[in-house]
Amino acid sequence: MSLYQLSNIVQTYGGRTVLTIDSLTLESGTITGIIGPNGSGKSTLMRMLAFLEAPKSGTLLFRDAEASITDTSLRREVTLLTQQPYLLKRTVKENVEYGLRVRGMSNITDMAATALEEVGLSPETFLNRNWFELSGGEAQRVALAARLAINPSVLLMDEPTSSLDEESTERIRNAAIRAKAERNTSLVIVSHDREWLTSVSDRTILIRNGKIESAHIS
Ligand SMILES: Nc1ncnc2c1ncn2[C@@H]1O[C@H](COP(=O)(O)OP(=O)(O)OP(=O)(O)O)[C@@H](O)[C@H]1O
Repeated sequence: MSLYQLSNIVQTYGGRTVLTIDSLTLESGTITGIIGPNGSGKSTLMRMLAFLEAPKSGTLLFRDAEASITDTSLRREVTLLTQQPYLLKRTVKENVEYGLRVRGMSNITDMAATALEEVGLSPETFLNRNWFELSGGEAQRVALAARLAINPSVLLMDEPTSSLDEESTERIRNAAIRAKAERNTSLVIVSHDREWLTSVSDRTILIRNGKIESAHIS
């Protein structure tokens, strides 16, 4: 069973067509990279894969079933990390535990610590830090840890490394590969850093002018 199947997808904003995808299949347990120029439709595709917006026309199947943006159960399975992550104005611990708490999980302290370790942040050092005591790269990694902690089936990351230094970029690469291997998470990652994206992805898709230009195995 495929994870996503898109057929004849068209997205328009104000009557202008910004994305046209005749056919695209994404498989479970893989990392898909998406690259393309500014304004080519990458974030639009990511919002659709996150079920945050519906296509104007076409079919979007998630695990062989037609997906609807009103189906809240999908929100539990699919999570989107954006370029400017939103953190609660609280401690790192509260941020990473939040999603676990609302899902009524037990053992949340251990799960939060594990997720922080996965993004290369020491729980001893970071758990009790406040949101304003984090660098941009640390904040991005805390936001990623908060998403990993809830063990999503699908993790979508839109430009997760832009404005991050080499170390944070490498940590995010490692966390993505580890999520695939150890959590069986499927990932879709948008990045302008072709070399980094190729190094993390099983397959890279090039989008240009709202169309898939090529899709190949990295
Ligand atoms: N909410 C919106 N309303 C109107 N137009 C939009 C909206 N969101 C995106 N667009 C337009 O759709 C097109 C695709 O935008 P999108 O953000 O998907 O591109 P992108 O490939 O992610 O670009 P970037 O690399 O700059 O982030 C652009 O022309 C953009 O101006």
